Order: sequence, then C-alpha cells, then structure tokens
Amino acid sequence: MSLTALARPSRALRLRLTRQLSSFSIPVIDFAKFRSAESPEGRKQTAKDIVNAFKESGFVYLKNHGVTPAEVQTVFQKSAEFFHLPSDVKNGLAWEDPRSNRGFVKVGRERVTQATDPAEIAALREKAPDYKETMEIGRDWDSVWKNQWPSETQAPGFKQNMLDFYETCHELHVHVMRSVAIGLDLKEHFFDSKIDEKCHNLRLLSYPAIKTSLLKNEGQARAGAHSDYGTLTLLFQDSVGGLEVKNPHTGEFVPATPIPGTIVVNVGDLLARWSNDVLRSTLHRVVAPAEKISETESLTPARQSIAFFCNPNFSAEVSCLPNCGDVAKYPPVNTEDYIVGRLAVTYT
Ligand SMILES: O=C(O)CCC(=O)C(=O)O
Ligand SMILES: [Fe+2]
Repeated sequence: MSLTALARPSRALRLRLTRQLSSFSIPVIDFAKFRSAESPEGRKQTAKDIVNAFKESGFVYLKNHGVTPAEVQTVFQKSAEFFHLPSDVKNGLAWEDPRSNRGFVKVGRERVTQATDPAEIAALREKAPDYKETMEIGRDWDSVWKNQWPSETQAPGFKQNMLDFYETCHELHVHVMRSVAIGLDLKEHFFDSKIDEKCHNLRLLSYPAIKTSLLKNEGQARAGAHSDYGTLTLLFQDSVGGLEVKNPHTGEFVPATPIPGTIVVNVGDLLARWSNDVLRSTLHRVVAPAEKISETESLTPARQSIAFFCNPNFSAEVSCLPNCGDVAKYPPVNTEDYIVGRLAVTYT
C-alpha cells in the first residue's frame, strides 16, 4: 500500500465524516417518557437520548415537558404588558449590579459575546449593542438582593405570575438534571442537593421591531453569539424565529426554528465544565428571522422570548464529575464567583 493511501482516508470514510459533520440537528425529545415514569426502560432511554444530544449539539427541544400552554401564554402576556410600560417606569427598575442580576436592562446595556477582555467587550457594546430589552428576576426571598417589581397598579398580576413560573421552571430543571445524571451513569438524585437553592435567573426578553438593514451591520444582532453561563437554559420562544445555534463541527449557524409547544433546552458553561466538556455548551445568537419580509426596506418584526437560566446553588463547588474522564481539565470553581464574574463583564 502506498504512503498516500495510508494518509488519505477512504472515500467511504470521507463520506461518512462529511455526513456526520453536516448532520447537525437539535432533536425533539418527548419528556413525558421521563417525567411520568411509566417504564424504567423508557426513562433510561430518554435520559440517554438527552445526554447524547447534549454531547453532540448541546441543544434539545423538549415536548410534553409538563409546563402547561396556559402558563406559558400568561407569562408571555404579562411580559408583553411589562415592556409596554412607559420608559420612565421601566428605567426606575434598572438593573444595577451583577451580584444581584435583577431589574430592567434597556437596549444597549448588555453585549453578550465570547470575548473576555473588558475593553474589547466595551468597544463591541459601543459599536454593536444587543438590540433587546430584558427584565431579570431572581429568587424572591434572597436576604441581600431584592427583585425590582413594578407596582400592582402598573402591572397587575405580574409579580405573582413570574413567581409561579419561577417555581415551575425550577421543578423542570430538577427533572432534566435527573435525566442528565442517569444519562451520565450517575445516581438519579446526584444533582438534587446541589441545585435546590433556586439560584436561577428568569429573564424576560423583548426584541423591538427593527429595520432589517440595521441588523446587517458588522457584528450586529439581536443578541450576539454567546454561550450561557449556568447548568441549563430553558428557552420559550414565540413564533417569529431568529435563534441560531453554531454547528461546532463546521462553524455554520443553524436556525433553531420555533416548534410550538416545545422548550429549547441547552447546556451552559458551568455544566460543560462540571462534565469536563463531555456535555457541550454551544454558541448561539439571535438574528433577523430567515424569511425575507419585503422587497425593499424590510422590517424585522418584534419578538418575545423567555429564558430561565438555571444554576447550581451559589455555594456549590463545580469540579469534574465522576464518569467524565480521568484528568480534570479545569480547577474547581465556586458557582457564585463564576456566574457573577461572567455577568460583570457583559453589562455596562
Ligand atoms: O431570545 C432567544 O431566543 C435567546 C436568548 C439567549 O440566548 C439569551 O438571552 O441568552
Ligand atoms: Fe443564550
């Protein structure tokens, strides 16, 4: 056999590799098979499917997840009402501190990115801020940090709905983390005591309508390419579209098209680190939706989404999990130090 033949993979192998690289997909997983626990085999298989998807793309769509359509609809409605409040009311509830990470963030204050140099991030924010408004909500009983609620007259029912939704999302996080534990051949309840203090962040997002041409400037997007920071993100999107996920093999961004009734669930950086990069925290961004709106100057329609960023307990130390390789790639890190550090550089 010639040396060239040795160095060059066979045509069949090349074809197989090309197919693997281009077959990046975000699977739809029926979570009822896990949550309703009808058969142990069904649960185990679902857990394996979720973990395999988290290894491959870092993203899944969950259907039959247990969060009712009525609850999601109400939260979208209350969120829309909130963003319609006058600017001075919203600005009176302004986000102030990464340690609190609560309150209203107006267009231009955040620039999510993978850059780590504060000067570089500040320059990016100046040139191409994220074109979105958000409202950040944390656990409501924190002894130090307080949520920035609008009054009941300004936003009737807002607070209670958000608090209920916070609990619902926390519960779902516990179930999905149990599936991750099983999928990684850990004990089902391995994560329970490390994620029970509800140190999460409920983020309401509103992307105003914008001339599509403005989103075409270099580096500009509704939300720039970034990864999330915690364990998992539960993302509820409306039907507008625009979320894209980066295929780690090809560098291409692939649309995560909205599928009614599903939740997009993705792995965050802390879970990737916990798993020694066995699970993948994948870059994603929000751009103008794929379809062209009109021939001349097109307007990208307003979009709403709701992200629930799940975190380990802030006191939890994140260090290489069992069954995730012999050599830890990262030193242990304290959850709060890590999350607050990441938040501190993305906001102005
Ligand atoms: O709005 C979306 O679809 C995604 C938002 C997002 O990725 C984020 O806020 O981290
Ligand atoms: Fe994100």
